[in-house]
Amino acid sequence: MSVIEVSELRKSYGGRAVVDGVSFAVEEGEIFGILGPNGAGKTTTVECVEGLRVPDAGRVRVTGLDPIADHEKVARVLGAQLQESELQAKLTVREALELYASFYPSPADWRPLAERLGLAEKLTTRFAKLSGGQKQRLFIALALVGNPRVVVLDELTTGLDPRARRDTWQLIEDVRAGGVTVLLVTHFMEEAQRLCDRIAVIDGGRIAALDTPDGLIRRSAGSTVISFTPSAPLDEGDLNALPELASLAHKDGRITLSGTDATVNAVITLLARHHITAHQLRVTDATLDDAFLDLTEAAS
Ligand SMILES: Nc1ncnc2c1ncn2[C@@H]1O[C@H](COP(=O)(O)OP(=O)(O)OP(=O)(O)O)[C@@H](O)[C@H]1O
Repeated sequence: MSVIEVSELRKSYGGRAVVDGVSFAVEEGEIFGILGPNGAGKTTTVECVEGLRVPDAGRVRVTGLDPIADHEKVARVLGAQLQESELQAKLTVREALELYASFYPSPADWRPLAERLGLAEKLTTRFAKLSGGQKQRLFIALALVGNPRVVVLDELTTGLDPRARRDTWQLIEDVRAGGVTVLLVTHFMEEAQRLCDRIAVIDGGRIAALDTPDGLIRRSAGSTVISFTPSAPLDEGDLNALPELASLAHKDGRITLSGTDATVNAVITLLARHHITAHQLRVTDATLDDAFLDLTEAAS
């Protein structure tokens, strides 16, 4: 049995479908990412998983339970990152951690969690006095303090500085190593590529692609990106005729194209044939960023 099952999920607002037949399944111990442009329906989807929104149609199960009908049971196995408005301004960090730990049957020890999230010095600080990054780290701690089987993280590291972001990634990897299943909504490609086992790319309320990060990169138009500044203009027709060319762009005299190894070899041959030098030639693997743009453009 999958830990999270979403099947043909639909949700409309004012007659407009914002989630339009989304299906996916998350397996035990997996970090599953949901990636998509603003307004794609990501938060609506995960809020249906958390039981915070009632689907119009479709089926959602968390450890076999219905998040609406079995809300209390689901709340005991699922940890979710809160939205800012959901915590009292006067609550201190320690009070919040103790309160949330008390909701769960076998909570984690919140002290090491607070330590790892850099909150140990802030235990007596009231929520309203925390910085944006400290609030964010507290929300991560609160999502994990119940020792949940499943954790839903929406915008995990938004607002965190680079060091806190890396520390948080390590924490999430450790949490997963303990067998916890993670559903992660993110806008950061680096985060998705580093953390996620599989990613669903959502666009316009539908799944545009679902695969491993490497699989998404491979299936997007080009797996290799070549960029260079030619010493003399190249014929546009020659460039467009390159084998397995996926994309071609010019900017400030620099040419960037994507394709495969065959494309790279053909570019080098083309340059040699015309005695053109390629300044600052770079050949790199395509990133999830490139794949995301391809996949979401293709779907819109
Ligand atoms: N309660 C609501 N009433 C009306 N429209 C809503 C409501 N909640 C969300 N929407 C709309 O549904 C669409 C999808 O919203 P959702 O928050 O799920 O997107 P998202 O993919 O999480 O976006 P973002 O990346 O910007 O957070 C948006 O156009 C949003 O304006």
